[in-house]
Amino acid sequence: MTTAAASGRAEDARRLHRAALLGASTIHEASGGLGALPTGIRPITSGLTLAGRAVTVSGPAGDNLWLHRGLAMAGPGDVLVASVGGHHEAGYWGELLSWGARSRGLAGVVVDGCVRDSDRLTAIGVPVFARGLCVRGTTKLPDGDGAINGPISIGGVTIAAGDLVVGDGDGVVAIPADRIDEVLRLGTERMEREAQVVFALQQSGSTISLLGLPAQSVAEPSKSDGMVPLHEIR
Ligand SMILES: O=C([O-])CC(=O)C(=O)O
Ligand SMILES: [Mg+2]
Repeated sequence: MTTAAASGRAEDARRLHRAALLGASTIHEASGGLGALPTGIRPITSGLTLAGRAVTVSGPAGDNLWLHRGLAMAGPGDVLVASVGGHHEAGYWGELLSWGARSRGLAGVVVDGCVRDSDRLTAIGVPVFARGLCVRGTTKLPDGDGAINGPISIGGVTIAAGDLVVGDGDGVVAIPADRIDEVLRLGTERMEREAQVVFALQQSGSTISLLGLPAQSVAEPSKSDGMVPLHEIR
């Protein structure tokens, strides 16, 4: 028997699957320019992409206990998104946490700081996005200030629990929960339009006419080779 909760979970899994297919850049464009995290946050686990619901974590600079606590609360389809007090120079996530994330079925991890144990993270298979790599460890102070599922801000983007988080080779984007369905619809339309343009480009090769871009005002070929010099193209 299918319960309402089970069908809700299935619907959300379909949403996340669609978001992963669209990718970070298309979702960002379709949203009208929302949620692009700083370009310094890059894929650490090369080739692994993520789409999931944010479980937000904030913790003090140089300490990762709140990430361990966040992992203990997260489950299948969740993405841990961590703000670490603006201090990037420490390995806030590593092999042990990634094994824990894999056991719990997490969709991935985004850290506004560095991570470590990089040689093993890709093999473990949980997508990790971070500022870079750092061998330095973190403290795990029991009384450090932090929270799970409170709003956090990364590079001026506010992320709340349940927001859609998508990461791929282009970077990471976060979309507010109440905009997800609209953005996925617009993203799908955009992807379909682009597929038509790609097909047409394979025939003609002109991005100017196919994308409706302004052409050069005077279509006068150069004397030398019949090609218009690049600097004359507006
Ligand atoms: O020290 C930590 O908690 C981070 C780490 O290296 C690991 O998870 O392996
Ligand atoms: Mg480690």
